[in-house]
Amino acid sequence: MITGERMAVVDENAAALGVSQKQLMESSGHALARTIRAVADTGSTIAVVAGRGNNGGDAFVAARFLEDYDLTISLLGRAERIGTDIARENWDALQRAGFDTQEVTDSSEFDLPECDVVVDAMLGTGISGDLREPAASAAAAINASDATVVSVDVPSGFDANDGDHGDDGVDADHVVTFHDTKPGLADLAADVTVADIGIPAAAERFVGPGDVRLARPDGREGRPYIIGGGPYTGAPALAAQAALRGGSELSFVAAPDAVAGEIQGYSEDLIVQPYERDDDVLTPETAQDLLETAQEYDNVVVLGPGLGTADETLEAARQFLESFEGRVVVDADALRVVPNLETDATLVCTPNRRELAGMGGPDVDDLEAAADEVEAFAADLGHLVLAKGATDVITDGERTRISRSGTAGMKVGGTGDTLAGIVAALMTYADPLEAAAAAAHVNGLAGERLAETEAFGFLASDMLKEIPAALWNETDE
Ligand SMILES: NC(=O)C1=CN([C@@H]2O[C@H](COP(=O)(O)OP(=O)(O)OC[C@H]3O[C@@H](n4cnc5c(N)ncnc54)[C@H](O)[C@@H]3O)[C@@H](O)[C@H]2O)[C@@H](O)CC1
Ligand SMILES: [K+]
Repeated sequence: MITGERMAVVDENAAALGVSQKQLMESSGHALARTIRAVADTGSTIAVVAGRGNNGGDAFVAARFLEDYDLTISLLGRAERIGTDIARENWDALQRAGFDTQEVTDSSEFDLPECDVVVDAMLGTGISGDLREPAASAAAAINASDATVVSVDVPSGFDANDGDHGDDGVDADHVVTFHDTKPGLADLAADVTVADIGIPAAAERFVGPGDVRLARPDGREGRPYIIGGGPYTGAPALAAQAALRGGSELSFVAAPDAVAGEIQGYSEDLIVQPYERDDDVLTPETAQDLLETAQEYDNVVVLGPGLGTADETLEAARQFLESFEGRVVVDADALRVVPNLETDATLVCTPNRRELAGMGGPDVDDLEAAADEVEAFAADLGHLVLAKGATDVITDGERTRISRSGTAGMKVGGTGDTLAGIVAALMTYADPLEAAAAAAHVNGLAGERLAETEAFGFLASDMLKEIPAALWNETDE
């Protein structure tokens, strides 16, 4: 099962792997034609009713495989307003090859031709809201006819993200859906065929540009709350700055008074809040104070960078996580308290190899080869794990993604802190697994950008300025 939203991600990832959307459209159209052929007797009349998106494009391809039928193709709208290049190219091919096509420019002009089979290619996963004209009238005409209805991908009017089918949507007899079934299709009284269209498994397994596009902020929101610092001061500053570079509007750091000035000194962009109590490290009493602030603002919390391993600090981290109910990126020393933790919070744990082993996870060099073990570990732990290494494995115990971005120069200290900050920024908007997967990928891309000119000599602090381009520009290319 895959949602329409996720399907668009996979499709974009496939294109980055070299399997273009046009190739996928060709496969879709071919698969569609096979099903149509199975329901249309020799000599039948077939009417294709197409929209201006790629759902229509699939049917333009199918038409080329169905030339032996009595076939008409109606486009709802003007050809110059076809929404994508690949749908337009396939439409143009039908014109040049002399197919029987017509443009329906006014809903009052739409007459469903006499036919035995209707191909409903008006709307697929690109729908938003109720059917608009002329699609609404066309759907009514299709539903009123006695013809067998074959819908492309989903019946038009159906929302492939939540499985809702609008009242005025098409009643399909057959649905040819692509790659994987969509939520809610099984509840329809239609025959559903799932067609393999040749999307490589890698497009789902490996984090790609589609994942980044889905998870990246499309505005400036989010106020991550970084609880870190004490024995170390650079780590929380890097995490907090990375969150700002990832689209957060403000970044708070709660730290011992003794080091608050030092952390602020790294960056005028941060809001550093010294602990009220006069301790050099996080204590259970302070954790209680911070809990109130974190809950009041409903922030994403980053817990761990630079906290150190004092017994009272680990106890403080445990108590914080046991009481907090929001979203937390748990990094560095705080990871030690996660096994056997009782919490209602949503945790994204970001261990490196040593920390992963310390938590009871697999102790391996090659995380990618051990992805199943990491997945099983996350399932046992009951929390999402982003295991950091040369490749990163991101898993919630059921869904597992791998990010291969990054470069050996990122072995330098601090790149895990930038990662934690990016995860926090993206978690403001996105599902935690999607956020963690995209963040891992973006952090690696930021390093790759620097490696082009700075090989093994760049710093984690240099990566900060590369994060925006890795997040918003790189994947637009
Ligand atoms: N994502 C993938 O991996 C693949 C997708 N393919 C096809 O592409 C389809 C998705 O294509 P698109 O993203 O172009 O979207 P659609 O073809 O589903 O629809 C986009 C068009 O519908 C219009 N529209 C949106 N909501 C509307 C409403 N409520 N009433 C009337 N018009 C409305 C939009 O303005 C736009 O012109 C899939 O369903 C599938 O058929 C295939 O070509 C192969 C691979
Ligand atoms: K459709």
